[in-house]
Amino acid sequence: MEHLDAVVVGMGPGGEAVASRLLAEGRHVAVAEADLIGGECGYYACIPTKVLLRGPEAQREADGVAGLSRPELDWEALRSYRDGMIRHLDDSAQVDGYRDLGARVFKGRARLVGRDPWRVVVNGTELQADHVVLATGSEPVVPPIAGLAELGPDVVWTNREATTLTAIPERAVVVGGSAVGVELGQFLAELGSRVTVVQRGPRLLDREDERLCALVSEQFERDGIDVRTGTQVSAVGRDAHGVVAHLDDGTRVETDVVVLASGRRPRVEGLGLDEVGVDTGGGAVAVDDRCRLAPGLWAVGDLTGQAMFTHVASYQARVVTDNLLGTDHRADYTGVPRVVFSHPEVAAVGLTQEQARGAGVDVVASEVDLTEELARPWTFETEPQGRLGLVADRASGVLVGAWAFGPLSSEWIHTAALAVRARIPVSTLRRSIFQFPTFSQGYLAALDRLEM
Ligand SMILES: Cc1cc2nc3c(=O)[nH]c(=O)nc-3n(C[C@H](O)[C@H](O)[C@H](O)COP(=O)(O)OP(=O)(O)OC[C@H]3O[C@@H](n4cnc5c(N)ncnc54)[C@H](O)[C@@H]3O)c2cc1C
Ligand SMILES: NC(=O)c1ccc[n+]([C@@H]2O[C@H](COP(=O)([O-])OP(=O)(O)OC[C@H]3O[C@@H](n4cnc5c(N)ncnc54)[C@H](O)[C@@H]3O)[C@@H](O)[C@H]2O)c1
Repeated sequence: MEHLDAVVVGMGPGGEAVASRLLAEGRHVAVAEADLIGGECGYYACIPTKVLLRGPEAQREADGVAGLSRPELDWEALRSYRDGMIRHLDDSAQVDGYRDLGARVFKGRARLVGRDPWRVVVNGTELQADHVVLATGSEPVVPPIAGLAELGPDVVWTNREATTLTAIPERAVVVGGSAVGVELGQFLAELGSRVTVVQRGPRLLDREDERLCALVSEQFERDGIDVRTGTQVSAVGRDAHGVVAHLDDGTRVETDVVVLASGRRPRVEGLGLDEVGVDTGGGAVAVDDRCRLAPGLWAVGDLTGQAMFTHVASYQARVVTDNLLGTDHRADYTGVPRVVFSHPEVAAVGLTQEQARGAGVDVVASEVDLTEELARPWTFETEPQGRLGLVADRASGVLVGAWAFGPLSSEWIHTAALAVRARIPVSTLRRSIFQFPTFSQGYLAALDRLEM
């Protein structure tokens, strides 16, 4: 039986980062991928959503720039570029690429079958290894909606059907109003769908700061998106007008597609964890701070149930490979940025005010309307938007959280992300110099307003 240094199970961004580093360090590695090397992120999530959202974003931007008018969006051309960006759902170049780097590449579903040493079976081949790294990602939660199973994938879309769509539906009901619901809902509306977002939680993006949620809701209202909060779809069916979604507040919405955006769960099923004595209870795998499940068994990415982001999967891959290669590295999730690529972009980091209070922080907060403070929003567009909120700890004099709403906030949130992670004193931040004219200059105004 073949004995390897490591087997990587699942080749999304987490698995790819682990495999690439180990191969670069000269390790003997096998990788197993059940679907496409590149994972959910590359084909059905991050990449296609950001490509699809960019066209309507550029339209809005042009619309808002003095001297320009709204350009036409060529859906066929956008779709075709999206197809190229998702490699036409073909990973043969990646398979060849990893083989060229010296990896054993298996296209198939892998399963743990034993330990001491670790043993993995894929496509009928059994592999032995010192280390196994699990990186099998997550899958959409299908909510218990009566009649859902009877409507096929033409009507019931997960992120996969939504991101590979070929025609814009006339009407869409989006179930769930967090990151996936906001990105897909806004994109569909911008491309001409009549969109209803049904959000069980009390507000859109309900885990974020209330102020940020309110700003997103106001934007959705301006965009003509119908948002129903505090309710859920209880049943779906067909009538003479098409598909009907029945909400538990007694209302009904006619639609052409039902888009599921109601969360994701770690993909643990069929991994054989119970057979090797690792109990998951069906949920995320419980890794320690080195992302280790047992000696020689590691996990990264959405499977770990940590903040489900590609950058977290990549970070955990660094943690695992450092430890595996002999350097002690403990994961620290302080200051992970969270961005929703809506229009305008929504970004956050660290604790919300509410979470900070719950954690016993002596909270001091501030908010600035960047259009009142800065030149940049006005040089950027004629009807600008931009807000920045900070959450600080009076006792320790550092930022513990921040949120931002405005163009490119996915970029300028990183000042706060670094400040939160590195515990840079507010007094130091106040003495920083920011380029004029940028959105980042808003930090000085927001820092000045912190009463500490
Ligand atoms: C619509 C949408 C948009 C998103 N946008 C962003 C974004 O802009 N930025 C961001 O940071 N995050 C985004 N995310 C989240 C991001 O996609 C995930 O956090 C990321 O893909 C996690 O990477 P991963 O490697 O853990 O898993 P995945 O990308 O899910 O990859 C796991 C891989 O494992 C394979 N696999 C599963 N089981 C097995 C098995 N038994 N054997 C072999 N292979 C197996 C799967 O086929 C898959 O290819 C988005 C998510 C969605 C749904
Ligand atoms: N830009 C990004 O980085 C990005 C984009 C999309 C997704 N993601 C990640 O993907 C993961 C999944 O995102 P998500 O938005 O699907 O999940 P989520 O868990 O963040 O939110 C799900 C939302 O759906 C609502 N909900 C749940 N069940 C419902 C029901 N039956 N009816 C109506 N509403 C219901 C919840 O109230 C919640 O607000 C997240 O961890 C997210 O961070 C990241």
